[in-house]
Amino acid sequence: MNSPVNTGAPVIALRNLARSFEQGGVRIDVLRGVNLEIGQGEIVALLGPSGSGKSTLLQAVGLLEGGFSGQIELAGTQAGELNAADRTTLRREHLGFVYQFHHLLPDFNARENVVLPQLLLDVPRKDAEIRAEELLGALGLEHRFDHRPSQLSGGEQQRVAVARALANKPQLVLADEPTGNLDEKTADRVLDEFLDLVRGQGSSALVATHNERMAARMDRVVRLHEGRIS
Ligand SMILES: Nc1ncnc2c1ncn2[C@@H]1O[C@H](COP(=O)(O)OP(=O)(O)OP(=O)(O)O)[C@@H](O)[C@H]1O
Repeated sequence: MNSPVNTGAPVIALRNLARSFEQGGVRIDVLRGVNLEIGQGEIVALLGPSGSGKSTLLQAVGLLEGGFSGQIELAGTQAGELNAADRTTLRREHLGFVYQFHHLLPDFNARENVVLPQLLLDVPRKDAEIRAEELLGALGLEHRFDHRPSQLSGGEQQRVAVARALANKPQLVLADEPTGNLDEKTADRVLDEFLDLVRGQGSSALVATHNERMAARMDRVVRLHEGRIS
């Protein structure tokens, strides 16, 4: 699958997305028919209080978990109609992920953590290293290429995670409280750098947060309330 040309179609379209969980014999309807479209290059904040289902929604869009009903169309492809292998390919080619905790590979240095997802798409190693150093450099980490995650500060770790998420120029970046683990000043800076890079490469993003101030810095804010988006 190659990256589709920008046709003006949404990068992602969710239709009537629903997810329930059973807990101790009780059914909780977390998502009750979510409809959402995100355009090319659009950065959308997904705002909602703790427990409102933001992570559940991002997991669905990330094509990592089953158990959902409704439709997810990513880059013009109906994800629900794909087998597991094609879904993995779709995810690797079009999605990037940033979580609250960095989830970097502890035994690999910063450069390697950003190189690895590119190798999965058969990017030649040399090109992948150039791209990794370019991204890490743009995030102010030019002196940290050879550092492992444990040798980096929290803000630096999260910057490497941002570089890793953007390495393959995904059409859509999914970020779940990407700065939630950082102090306010560092969080502001990392969010600015993240938004600049996403905008600079023309990707779209869906960023879950419960922070109104952060949400206000994005192009559009959608609210998750009682399992639906308003
Ligand atoms: N695997 C699961 N099994 C049972 N219940 C679950 C599961 N995953 C999530 N839930 C429930 O779904 C609801 C939404 O959880 P979710 O993590 O999506 O919320 P959130 O808005 O991301 O919250 P936070 O901001 O605290 O991360 C919660 O009530 C949670 O307990």
